[in-house]
Amino acid sequence: MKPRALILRAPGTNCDNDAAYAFEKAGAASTLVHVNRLLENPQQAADYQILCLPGGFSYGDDIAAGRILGNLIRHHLRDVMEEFKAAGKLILGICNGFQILIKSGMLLPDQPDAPQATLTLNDSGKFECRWVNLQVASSKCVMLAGIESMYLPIAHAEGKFVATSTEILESLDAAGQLVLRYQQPGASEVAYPFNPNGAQRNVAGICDTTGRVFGLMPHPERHIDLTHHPRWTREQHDRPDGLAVFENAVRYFA
Ligand SMILES: NC(=O)CC[C@H](N)C(=O)O
Repeated sequence: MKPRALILRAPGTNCDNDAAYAFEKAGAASTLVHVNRLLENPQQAADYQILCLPGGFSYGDDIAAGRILGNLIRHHLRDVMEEFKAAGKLILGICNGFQILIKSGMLLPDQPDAPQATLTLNDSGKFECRWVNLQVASSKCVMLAGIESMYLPIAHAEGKFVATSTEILESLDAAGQLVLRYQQPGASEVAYPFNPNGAQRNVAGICDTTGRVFGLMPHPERHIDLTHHPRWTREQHDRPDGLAVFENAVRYFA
């Protein structure tokens, strides 16, 4: 049976159909669910194996990107989300979804007095929109299994990963949770614009301690066909890089 993916939408989400299509292409059955419907009946989450928080501008990025939906989840859907995780299922947050996962505390549980990390305004002070090179830095995340590098587009204004303290950054790194990093081809340091936002340790995506909850700033759902590659007519590529992320999620339930 196909794994079922719940694609959660909210006012301002704009990558929900793309994420649903990517999961379908990878072999899952996708359903778009508005957050208000989930609030009415949180137990419907039990019918799914994959939860995806897609990209966009939920609640207009008011206060900060992902803050309002993050708080909504933190205060009204936390139990259902924790049950989802505890049942061995997968959660994927893409771009705004990553911001929501971080701000809800679902990806990194809060320290007693502060969150462990945040995603904040790009160092450039502007919306960054380009393709980036990415490197998988550890084998911790099930959705990155077998992937070494990827070429994916980014499109965000608040993608700078910052840990609350150096100790937290060190321990997340040591645990292999800083799993996806921006890369600059042929260089050991990753300067702007290759690191598009100034993220600490060039972090583009992280996973939780189980490796089953994954958030990333780049958009894998925007590179699921060879013709999505900006140079597809001039270069030879065998696979659309982003599709592997969704295929890994589907294969996890095979
Ligand atoms: N593409 C996105 O999901 C954008 C996320 C968020 N609105 C930002 O600009 O940072």
